[in-house]
Amino acid sequence: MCGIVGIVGKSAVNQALYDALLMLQHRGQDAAGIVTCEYEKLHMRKDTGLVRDVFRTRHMLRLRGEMGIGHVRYPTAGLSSSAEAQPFYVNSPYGIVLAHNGNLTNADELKHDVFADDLRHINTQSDSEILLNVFAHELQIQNKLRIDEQDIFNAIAGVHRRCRGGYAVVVMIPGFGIVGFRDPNGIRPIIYGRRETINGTEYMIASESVALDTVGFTIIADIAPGEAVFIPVNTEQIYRRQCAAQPVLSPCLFEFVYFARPDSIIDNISVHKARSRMGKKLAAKIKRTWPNHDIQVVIPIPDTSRTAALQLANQLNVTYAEGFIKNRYIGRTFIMPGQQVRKKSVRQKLNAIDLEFRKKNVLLVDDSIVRGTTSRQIIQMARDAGARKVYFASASPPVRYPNVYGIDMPAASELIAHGRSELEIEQALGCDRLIFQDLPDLIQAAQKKTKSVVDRFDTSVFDGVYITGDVTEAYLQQLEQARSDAAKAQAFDSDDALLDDSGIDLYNTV
Ligand SMILES: O=P(O)(O)OC[C@H]1O[C@H](OP(=O)(O)OP(=O)(O)O)[C@H](O)[C@@H]1O
Ligand SMILES: NC(=O)CC[C@H](N)C(=O)O
Ligand SMILES: [Mg+2]
Repeated sequence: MCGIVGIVGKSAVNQALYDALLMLQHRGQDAAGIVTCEYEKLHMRKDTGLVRDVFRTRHMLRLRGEMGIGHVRYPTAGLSSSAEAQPFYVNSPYGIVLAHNGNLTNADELKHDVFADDLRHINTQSDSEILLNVFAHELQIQNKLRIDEQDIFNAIAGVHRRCRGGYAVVVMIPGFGIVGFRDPNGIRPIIYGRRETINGTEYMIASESVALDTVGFTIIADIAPGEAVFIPVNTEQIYRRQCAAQPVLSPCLFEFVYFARPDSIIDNISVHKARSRMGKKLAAKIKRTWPNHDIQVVIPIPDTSRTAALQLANQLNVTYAEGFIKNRYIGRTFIMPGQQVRKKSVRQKLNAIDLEFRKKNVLLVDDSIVRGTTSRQIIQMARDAGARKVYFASASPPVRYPNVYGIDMPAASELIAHGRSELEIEQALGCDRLIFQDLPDLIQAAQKKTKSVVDRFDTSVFDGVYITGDVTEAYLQQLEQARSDAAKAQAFDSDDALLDDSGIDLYNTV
């Protein structure tokens, strides 16, 4: 998962972009980048690392201009090198910069076509560079010296015809404006808003509403699946157009389970409320299937499960206690690269307060069990802290299938639930009882109580149904071979991993 942002402002946008990226940091911890546009000139700073480490004062001073885009990265393709940090730039036509959240499932075919048919060169293994070049080609064939919004929308319609997978995108064209667009299934989130300043109206497009709120923008709307929103420089008017033939909103359910911040609103659904409802549904399942339970205390596994765990405890009428203290200086472990670092980080991140566990039957609650890295260690920690019985509940169903739309879960064999029954997972984790949310309950929890705006979600990690309809067994096998932890470790030792700023790109501020 990545975070993207674009601002068309009326004064310098560097600080607002930085602030927005900080608010989107939970979506990607590997790399960060900003490109600003000062009249016709572009300024870029990108590197591996967290937002606070990538941008020093000297970089910020050089990121001049009243329009810009930014990105925080959690790779799903290619390497973690700074050459594949985003935004990406292509010189022709007009000079275009792009930031992408998602993953293209036909990247290999596209890469071939982009070279053989469009006569364009791709210099990295990133699918986002391919996406940029597809867009650039589709804009080029409009064959205009001076483009207008219809040319941009036509180019995006071309992108929808050619690209498969998940993509929420911001694109900046110097001297012209910023356009945001979303794939025809609306898998990844993207929203836009405005703020009034003494110099006029400014617009922001971002992955999550939390970036708008905290930087002082008010929400206008989510970008609809297949839709594009174009914000020109130097005018107050913005343009929208549906660019896909058959758009069907199918947002990723895992955003609501884990990825998004709880204070975001995605497709008109409050993530916080969705997680609360997950807790209620899970409590109802426990009451239904285990009426004589002997749970004495409900303990969340910080951070993401807290909202669901609190509701679950309320509904069961059982004490809720914070039994694990989180080290605030360690990031999200699930999106860290490599199993070794993830394993070590769980122990660094969470420590038990023994007295909340001693001689008690505890129910540990997490939002999800993916590789089992967290749950395995936490269950052992609860036992070491003196718990009598350790039960475990997951606010989502078992994650059994790889994700191909922007979450780096490429290898079925690395998922603890893959090919295992719930009882076998319980045994593998070593808890006394394991309860999973049922998928229909999770879907209902994510939908609003009344008539929902979302009729269907991408639920592929739970049921193996890939909504783009193009994901074959062969593709999944190829993905596993290319991106399993073992494959990544090997790639890390290769020459490519040493790539630094060697991509064909703008001058990067050092
Ligand atoms: O089964 P696993 O592979 O361990 O993955 C699942 C865990 O990873 C995530 O936590 P993370 O530490 O990334 O972030 P959080 O602090 O937002 O919960 C998620 O909330 C689960 O706790
Ligand atoms: N998680 C994402 O959205 C990744 C975006 C893009 N596929 C990359 O690897 O950089
Ligand atoms: Mg967690």
